[in-house]
Amino acid sequence: METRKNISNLDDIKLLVDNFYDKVREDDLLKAIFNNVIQDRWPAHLEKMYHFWQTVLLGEHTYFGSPFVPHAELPVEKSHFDRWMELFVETVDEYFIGEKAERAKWQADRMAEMFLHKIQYYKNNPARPLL
Ligand code: HEM
Repeated sequence: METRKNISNLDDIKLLVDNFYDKVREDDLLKAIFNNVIQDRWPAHLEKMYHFWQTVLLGEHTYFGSPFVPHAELPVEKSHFDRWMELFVETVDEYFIGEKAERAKWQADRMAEMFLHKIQYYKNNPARPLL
């Protein structure tokens, strides 16, 4: 029997975000990059990510921020974004099905591509102002 469900409320968002970042925090490629920046502020980061996905997927506007800014100078390249996406897709598909589950993966993929593109652009054009 299919036990996966639609993403339809804030508890679903929390389940997705908590399980995704549990994987990130155990991943050999990604964990150091996150922990170096976040250190002991994981609860605040998770809270922010609930708001981000609540805004994107449920249309409840609780996230106000500039998503790219904290990524601009991270030591990351394509392999890191590929791994991030792999864990995200794995987590979504483990718990959820349906239109919003598909939209979560699509939106994450678009942002991963955009972030990587900007990071590479600024690396190659260091004279340009950031953001
Ligand atoms: C290799 C991939 C990635 C790494 C290493 C990474 C790492 C980080 C770090 C270190 C922060 C800052 C946390 C803090 O200081 O509180 C952050 C924030 C954030 N990340 Fe990522 N991230 C990655 C990919 C993505 C992708 C693909 C998305 C798209 C959904 C995303 C969405 C966000 C958002 C919305 C924030 C909060 C921004 C704010 O402060 O308002 N990240 N990420």
